This record gives sequence, C-alpha cells and structure tokens, in this order.
Amino acid sequence: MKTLLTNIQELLQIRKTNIQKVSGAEMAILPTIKNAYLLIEDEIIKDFGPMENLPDFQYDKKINCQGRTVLPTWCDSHTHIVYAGSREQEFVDRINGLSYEEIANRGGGILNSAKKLNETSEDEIYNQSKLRLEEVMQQGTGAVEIKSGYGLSVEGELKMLRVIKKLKENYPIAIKATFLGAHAFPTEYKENHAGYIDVIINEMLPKITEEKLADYIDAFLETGYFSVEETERIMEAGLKYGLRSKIHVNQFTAINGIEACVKYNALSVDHLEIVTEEDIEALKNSETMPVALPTCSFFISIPYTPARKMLDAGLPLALATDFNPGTTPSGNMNLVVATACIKMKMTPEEAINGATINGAYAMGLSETHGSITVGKKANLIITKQIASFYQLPYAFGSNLIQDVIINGVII
Ligand SMILES: N=CN[C@@H](CCC(=O)O)C(=O)O
Ligand SMILES: [Zn+2]
Repeated sequence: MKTLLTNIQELLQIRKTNIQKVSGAEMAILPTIKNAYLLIEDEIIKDFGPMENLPDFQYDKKINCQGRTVLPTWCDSHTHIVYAGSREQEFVDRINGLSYEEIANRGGGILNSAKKLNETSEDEIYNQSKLRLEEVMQQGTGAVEIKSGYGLSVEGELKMLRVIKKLKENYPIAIKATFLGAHAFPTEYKENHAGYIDVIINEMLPKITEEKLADYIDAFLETGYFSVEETERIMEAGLKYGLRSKIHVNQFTAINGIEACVKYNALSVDHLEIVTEEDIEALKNSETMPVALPTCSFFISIPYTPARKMLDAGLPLALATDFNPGTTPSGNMNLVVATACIKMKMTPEEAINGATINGAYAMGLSETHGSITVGKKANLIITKQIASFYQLPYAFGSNLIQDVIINGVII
C-alpha cells in the first residue's frame, strides 16, 4: 500500500540521517521543507522532498495537504496512563489550600491511587486505560511510555504491567513499559524501607522479567520517598535484570539524585523542577536525557524546569506529559509544547524537538520514531490549515490537528 501526501505547506523535523538527539543550541534548529511531498509505503516513510522534485510515483491513495503542515507524531516518554478511578477531590483540596505533600501525608496521593488500583479488576483497569490511550493518539501521540507504580504489591504491579502489555498488543502505537514499584512506600512498610525494597528486588523484579513485562525501571527519588542510596539499589538491581533506569527526580528538592542517575547511566531523568549547577554539571557529556513535564508544573503550581539554563549549558531536553491522576490528568502533548513555549521560554522549534526526536531518545526509540526520516515509521500529524507552525503553541487552546497517521494508517 502506497500513500502519497502532496502540497504539504511545510514538512517539519526532516532528518536525512538518523540522529539520536539534539542538544543545546542545536535544539533551536528544526529542519523543514516548504511545499513538500511525502511517500508512505506500508508503515514506513519511503521518500520525501520538495514538490518541484516529485518523482512520477505509483500510489494507491493521495492526500492533498494544501495549506497544512505535517510533522512526526509526538513521542511522550513519561506517562502513568494505566490507573483506576480519578482524584478530583485532591484537586479541590489543593484549590482550598492543601499542598501535594499535605495531601500525601493524609493518605492521599499515590497511596490513594494504589488503593483504588488494588480494588479494581485487570479488565476494568484495561477498559479505563484504553480510553486514555485512544484519546492521546487522537491528540497526535504516536509513541508512549507507560509506568506501573500504583500497585505497590506484587500482584498489583504485575496487574498494571499486564494491562500495559495488552495495550501494546492491541494498539498500533509504540509502547514502552516501565516498572515503577518504587513509587512510594506502602503504609505497612513506612518504617521498613529496606523490607519493601527487598520485595521489589527479590519478588517483583524476577516475576516481571520472567514474563518480559518491562523495558525500563523507575523510582521516585525524592525527599520523603526513595533516597539516593535506596534508588541506587533499585537501579543496580534493574541493571542485573537488563532494565535501564528512567528516574523521577528533583521534582520538589535537589538531593544529588541526578549525579547518582548519571552514574548508573540512566536513560532519562524526569521532572527536574528544581535544578542546581551541580545537577547540570553531572548531566554534561552523559547519555542521560533530561525530561521536563511542564503540564505537571502547571497543574500543581510548582516551578517549571529551567529549560533556558539547561539549554544554555549545552544540554538536551525532552518534553513529556506525565499523564497521571494526581499531578497531571492530561496526556495532551500539544498543551505540553505550548506550555513549554509560554512558561519555560522555549521557542517552538526547541519545544517541537523536545517533544519528538528527544522524546524518542528517552524511550529508546530513536531508530524508528521522532523524525521524518526515510525508513522510520510513517507516524504523522497532519494539521488543519494554519498560517505557520508557530500557531501550534500560539493557539494553545485550539485543536489544530486534522488527521493522525500511525504506521501508515489514518486512525
Ligand atoms: N511524582 C511522582 N509521581 C507522579 C505523580 C503520582 C501521583 O500523584 O499519583 C508524577 O510524576 O508526578
Ligand atoms: Zn511521573
């Protein structure tokens, strides 16, 4: 099956060779072709170029993209899409003055979602989660990472990861699964951290890897959650089972966690609302991708990741949603890109790089996703008629997506 897209007003994020990520000043450059064509063969990008060079292709279907921009689908490298129920009461509690920490200390937060998850059947969790996945696909996401972490028990974590596996099997979108047993300490282990970490390492990890349920391992490295030393135990155990880490870190406090993550060659460090000079130094010349979650900052009113400071230091930055019931009940990457521009002072070029090519890197999907490159998956957003791609973050409340193509098929 061959599909030809013609008269594309502007084709964004074209990369002739497969580069892995963009860093620092490179992030300001978003290569494009104006008045372009693109040929899809089955699920792959076969060719693209300026309309004046359009070869005499045979094709089965033609889409005239007059006035429309085409770009790769979003790569959302950090979500908690699989969960049970919702937490809008905590949202109202925060409006009334309670902080995220105060709510968590009253048994809300992650433990609230864990209780709901353990009381809900696997089928019901699947049915709730698939609706969220379908929604984000329509919003232009073509690759997504999904974490466990609301089970906090052997059965609960396995249940979540089996739901993620089923989503992988049933949907065309690329999904990476991350095991986040170290998301919080269950109440019964509040005074016995080492005991819970033993459960993670000796009971959960062997079962999860035996069933091949996870691609990565995560921990919430934060004051009041997992310490640097506790997270190091988790990262070390993950590596023994072949799981590289992607770590929640520096959301509320900076406690030298990033340095530890880099030491363990984490694929990504995520959140980074509080970043010190030492953290930036640790990330320089590393293979660890920093990931910002601007709609989390927006929703719970915490600082935004200091993108300018990080880019000026030459670092790369990826953008993701953090879609979860507590701190970010939204998986809309369009809003993430807009918020990064409006609140973090990233340019549209930088934000789109962060949400595509760097997001793919943060999921280990650089070979297949994140750019318009011959041989990569034909995962494309076709916009409505827009004056320029700057309108994507500018008109932040509008849905500017006309069609989403995943693996060569309009969904
Ligand atoms: N910070 C840790 N985990 C999630 C929130 C979890 C929750 O509140 O349910 C996050 O990334 O923001
Ligand atoms: Zn998260």
